[in-house]
Amino acid sequence: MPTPQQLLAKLAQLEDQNTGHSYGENVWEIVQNQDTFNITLTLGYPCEEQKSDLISRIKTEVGDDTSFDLNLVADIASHKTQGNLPGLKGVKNVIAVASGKGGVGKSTTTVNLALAMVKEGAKVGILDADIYGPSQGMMMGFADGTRPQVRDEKFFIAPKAHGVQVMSMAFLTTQDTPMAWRGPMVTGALMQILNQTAWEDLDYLFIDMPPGTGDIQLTLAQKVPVAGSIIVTTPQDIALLDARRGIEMFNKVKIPVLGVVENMSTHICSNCGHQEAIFGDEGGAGLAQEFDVCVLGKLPLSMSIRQLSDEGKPIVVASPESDVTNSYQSIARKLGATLASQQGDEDSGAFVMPTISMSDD
Ligand SMILES: Nc1ncnc2c1ncn2[C@@H]1O[C@H](COP(=O)(O)OP(=O)(O)OP(=O)(O)O)[C@@H](O)[C@H]1O
Repeated sequence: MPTPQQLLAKLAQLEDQNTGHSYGENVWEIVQNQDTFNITLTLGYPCEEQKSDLISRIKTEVGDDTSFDLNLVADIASHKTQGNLPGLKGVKNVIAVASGKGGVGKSTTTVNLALAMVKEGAKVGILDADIYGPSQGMMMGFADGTRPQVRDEKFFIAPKAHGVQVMSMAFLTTQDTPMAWRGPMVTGALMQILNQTAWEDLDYLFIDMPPGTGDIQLTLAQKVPVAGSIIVTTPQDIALLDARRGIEMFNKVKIPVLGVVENMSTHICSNCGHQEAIFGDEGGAGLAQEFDVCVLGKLPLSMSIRQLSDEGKPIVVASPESDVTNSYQSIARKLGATLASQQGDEDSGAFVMPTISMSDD
């Protein structure tokens, strides 16, 4: 039977492929029972969908796999915000989803990513800040006229769909409400909704930002306490140009860009399965390389993504076993892992000595 130190040494040599860090940094405790150990690793990001694969990979690589049981715990921390802005009550991490250009699939990506995070075991919310074209209500399948409840005449209770708490400007206005608001009114209204919603115990709150990089977006990026951002783009040159402005905006206000999602990456013909890069090839990868950020993943231009979104049944819940859903799951894990390993966070990356103990039973 190995010693705890031998097991620790083996885990230290093994890399968590989601974060690029050694599993040795994640060992929380080793408890010795009669003739087995019980090892708990805290990963810092949710990964329910990959858990059994991870456990069997780690056990195989460490060897002696009958001598220990492995327990993987997400233990999601709250990460630093830009300029150390005070965090939002009830929310550990705010993630801004932005695109320089409209219509690239930012809202679709936000919805499916949020749902993928729920499947990975996280508690998730969405704020639809896309004030001129709020679409989260429709995409999440809320009935027309859905309104949040109000608590103590002060706080909105976010309506829930598929386990996600959702707040949208669309819940507070009617279709006839004129949206020809000026910038300060928009940011004022959004800050009010953000702060006056009683978010309940969220690991991640995704903010679906208005498209573009103008005053509204910049003000939001300065005022909302954000832990990290994602840029959604298509590989098309024009979208990439605008996405570049998005990255520069986040750099300016010191919000880490956690990665780029390349949407409508290739078209897969629903008749013959032929794949074609109709918006160009590897554009997102070039952008990511230029700014030293990672490509979190790519999604094809797919009829079912659009159809299911329009029906209010996002593909991650409507077609949980599909390749597209697997791509969203992988992006969600990578996003969580990238945030977990951000440099400069007080509560991440710090090595904590594991406890080694004997079981009383
Ligand atoms: N990968 C995809 N494959 C097929 N259709 C997609 C894909 N992603 C998004 N769409 C469709 O493209 C349209 C625009 O998507 P979406 O509303 O998510 O974009 P957006 O960037 O949020 O737009 P806006 O800037 O107007 O807020 C929608 O009809 C959506 O269903």
